[in-house]
Amino acid sequence: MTARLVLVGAPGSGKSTVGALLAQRWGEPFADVDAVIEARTGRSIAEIFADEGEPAFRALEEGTTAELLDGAGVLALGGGAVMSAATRQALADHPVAWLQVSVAHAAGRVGLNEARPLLLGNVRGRLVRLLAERAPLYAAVATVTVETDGLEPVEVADRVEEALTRA
Ligand SMILES: Nc1ncnc2c1ncn2[C@@H]1O[C@H](COP(=O)(O)OP(=O)(O)OP(=O)(O)O)[C@@H](O)[C@H]1O
Ligand SMILES: O=C(O)C1=C[C@@H](O)[C@@H](O)[C@H](O)C1
Ligand SMILES: [Mg+2]
Repeated sequence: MTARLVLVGAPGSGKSTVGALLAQRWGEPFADVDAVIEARTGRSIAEIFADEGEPAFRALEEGTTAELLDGAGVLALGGGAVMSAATRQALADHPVAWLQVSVAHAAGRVGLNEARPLLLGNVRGRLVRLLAERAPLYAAVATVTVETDGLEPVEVADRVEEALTRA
């Protein structure tokens, strides 16, 4: 099976929000890899990072992503999922939307939220580095790219739909 759409992008780019909106519009199921991991383990992502470390989380994320990519509907990946070469390879078979966001807008959206363990301590500084490291990886897997700065989630969803019709 092939997902109707997979969303990738940095923390705060709006994958979960816009993914749910598009799924609702299209009458498709929606899944969010972070939420599925949390539901299955009964722990928050932050707790998994703290208890088992990032490599253990990444292994869990890679397996869960592969499994969910085999399903239908709209799928929001974790912000760091594209760091896995296996995941990037699997994404070659799917329509993928990269939601782009600047550091300023991403920082404003995620705030000082403890739910994002990778950003703890220095949200802006960590986002600068993370976006620089990951931009080529998001670009490599993207079928369409949509800039989200200054747009409401509904407007981002509109642009994703427009971009997909042109892709
Ligand atoms: N286009 C937007 N404009 C303003 N706020 C937004 C927009 N998209 C999402 N948000 C808000 O920003 C926050 C982060 O959005 P969301 O959780 O959808 O991002 P995400 O890409 O899934 O992040 P993560 O990788 O951390 O899961 C939420 O509070 C959401 O309501
Ligand atoms: O950008 C990242 O590396 C992450 C983003 C979130 O979606 C979670 O998957 C986790 O907090 C790691
Ligand atoms: Mg999310």
